[in-house]
Amino acid sequence: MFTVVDEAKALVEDLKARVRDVSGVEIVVCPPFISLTTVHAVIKDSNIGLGAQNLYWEDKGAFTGEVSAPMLTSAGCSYVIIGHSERRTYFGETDATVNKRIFAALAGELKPIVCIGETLQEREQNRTFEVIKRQVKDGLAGLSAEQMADVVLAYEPVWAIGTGKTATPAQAQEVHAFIRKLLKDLFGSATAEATRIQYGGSVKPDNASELMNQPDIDGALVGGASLKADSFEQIVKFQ
Ligand SMILES: O=C[C@H](O)COP(=O)(O)O
Repeated sequence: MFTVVDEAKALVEDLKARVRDVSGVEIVVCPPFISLTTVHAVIKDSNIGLGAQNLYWEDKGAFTGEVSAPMLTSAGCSYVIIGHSERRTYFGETDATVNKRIFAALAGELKPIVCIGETLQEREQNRTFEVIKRQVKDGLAGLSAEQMADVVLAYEPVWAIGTGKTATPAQAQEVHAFIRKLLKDLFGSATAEATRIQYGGSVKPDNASELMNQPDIDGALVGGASLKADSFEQIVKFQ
């Protein structure tokens, strides 16, 4: 919940100019709902894609305050974040509702970016892998390997989000490798290899390279550092 409409517009205009020559990296911005159409008008012919931060699983109806997949695609979205830890912590999101949202996104031709990750307490109780396994199995329940082609996963240890504490590259890689193994068991090797697994949690220009150069880290879900065009640019251009 950062940026009013004018701020989002100015930010994406600045970003667009900075990354216009970038190729080989898929860049997506996910502003608040209120700014989607304005941001889309800025980036529609650029190398930046558009996503939303949540959606509801019904297409339409008496669900005041909710936003559906058809609404998001009509605003220019091709991606939607689902199950962010803040949605889980503050707004009652569960693996079951994550699952419903994923199906709604796919039915609406949106690519879901599905967030998973353990809390500090769960890590300290050595429950990281148990929690990740449950979130992956229950969140992705019922999906086919074909549907998985449009699903992105984002591992975001809750203790690293917005805290300045980043998982070490080794800690992140360990969990990413575990997630890929789970995907292999659930959907087969080809799907496991092809699925993009992003890391999120205090990704900054000075740690992006070492994180993204890990073998099972395929990209970043950037929060705070995406709110300044120059730091987001540096992350996009990591070496
Ligand atoms: O929404 C973004 C992710 O939760 C990461 O946020 P952060 O980069 O500010 O830690």
